[in-house]
Amino acid sequence: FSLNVPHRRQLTTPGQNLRIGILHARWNAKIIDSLVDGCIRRLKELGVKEENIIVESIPGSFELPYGSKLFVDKQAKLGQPLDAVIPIGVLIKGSTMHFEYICDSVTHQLMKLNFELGLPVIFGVLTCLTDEQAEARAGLIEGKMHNHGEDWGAAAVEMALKFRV
Ligand SMILES: O=Nc1c(NC[C@H](O)[C@H](O)[C@H](O)CO)[nH]c(=O)[nH]c1=O
Repeated sequence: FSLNVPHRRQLTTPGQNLRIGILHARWNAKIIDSLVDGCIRRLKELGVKEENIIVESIPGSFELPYGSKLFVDKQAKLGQPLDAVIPIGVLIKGSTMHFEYICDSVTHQLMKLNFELGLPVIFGVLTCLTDEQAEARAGLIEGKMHNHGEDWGAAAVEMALKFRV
C-alpha cells in the first residue's frame, strides 16, 4: 500500500455542471461572431454542455452592463441561475471622443457588476483603435494574435469554480 497515491487526475471537463451566459453587442457583427464562436468552442472544450451555454444579444457595448444585470436576474427568476456571464463587445475608435467615454464607463461598470451581482462578470470587450486590431484579436487574421473569445470562455469557467467550497 503506497501513500504517494497520484493526485486525482485533473478533471478534463471542469465545466460540466456550469451554466454560462454570453451577452454580445451587435456592432461590428463579423468580429463579434468570431469572438462568440471562439468563446463557445472553449467553453465546450472545458466540458460546459451546449444547453448550458445561453447566448443573448443587445444593441451595443454601452448596453452590456445593464443588459448583463437584466440577463443574470432573468435567469435566476427562471430557476436557471448563471454561474458566470461573459459580456462581449467590440468598440473601435471613430473620429470623436465617443469611443473613450463608452470604453471607460463600460469597463468600470462591468468591473463593479462582479461585486454587485456576486458572480463572475468577464471582461469581453475589445477596445481597438483600428478594425485590423479588432480582427486580429478575434482570430480573423491568419498568424496574427489569437481569438480572445477563447480566453474569456476559459476565464469564466475558472472563476465560476475557483474558491468554491
Ligand atoms: O459607436 N460605436 C460603437 C457602439 N456604439 C453604440 C453604443 O454602444 C450604444 O448601443 C448606443 O449609443 C445606444 O445606447 N457600440 C459598440 O458596441 N461598438 C462601437 O464601436
